[in-house]
Amino acid sequence: MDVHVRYEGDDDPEKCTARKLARFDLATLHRTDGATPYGIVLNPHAERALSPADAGNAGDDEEGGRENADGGNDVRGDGGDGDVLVALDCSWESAGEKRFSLPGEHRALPYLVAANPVNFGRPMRLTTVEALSAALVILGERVHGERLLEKFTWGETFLELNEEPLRRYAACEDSAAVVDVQQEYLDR
Ligand SMILES: C[S@@+](CC[C@H](N)C(=O)[O-])C[C@H]1O[C@@H](n2cnc3c(N)ncnc32)[C@H](O)[C@@H]1O
Repeated sequence: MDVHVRYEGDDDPEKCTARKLARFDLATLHRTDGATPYGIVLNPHAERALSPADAGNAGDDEEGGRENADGGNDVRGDGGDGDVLVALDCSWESAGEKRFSLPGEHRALPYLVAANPVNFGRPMRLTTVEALSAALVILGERVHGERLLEKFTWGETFLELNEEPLRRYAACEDSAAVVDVQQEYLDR
């Protein structure tokens, strides 16, 4: 799966995890929505939770998927649905619902805890690299997810803190099952 980031550039560049991924050729940054390839968009405001069912068939669902006005299926010609994973790197202050305007299959990550130094231990306040890595694990690409986190001193801690929920989400059949598992953590 190709990892892309819609990069806003309004956060501290020194701490920006997306820039670091790009420096190591682990992600491609895009300055505009138009330049960002179509795929699964990690959006904390999305109605649907990411699940293993999104691997390889995002866009095949009842929402009508990616079919465009001409009846074509591959709007941007990027290849197979679900081959592209996109995060939006911006500051949390500017990460309101309207910011997530880019076309794609928008998915929220289920309950996970941050390990980055800024928001350590805080649920759902994930950096871009934590979000991308968690998504890859849920989508069945654990080794790829680990590779992204290797560049960060606290990366391994993120996987340790979330070992059980990630394993359980990755074993779910669909989004509804992921939400059921998430509820167990929210009720604790
Ligand atoms: C708001 S940015 C903050 C980036 C931070 N400046 C950094 O350097 O990593 C984090 C991005 O990760 C993804 N993300 C984080 N938490 C998420 C969640 N719970 N569900 C879906 N995507 C999430 C989104 O794409 C979000 O815009």
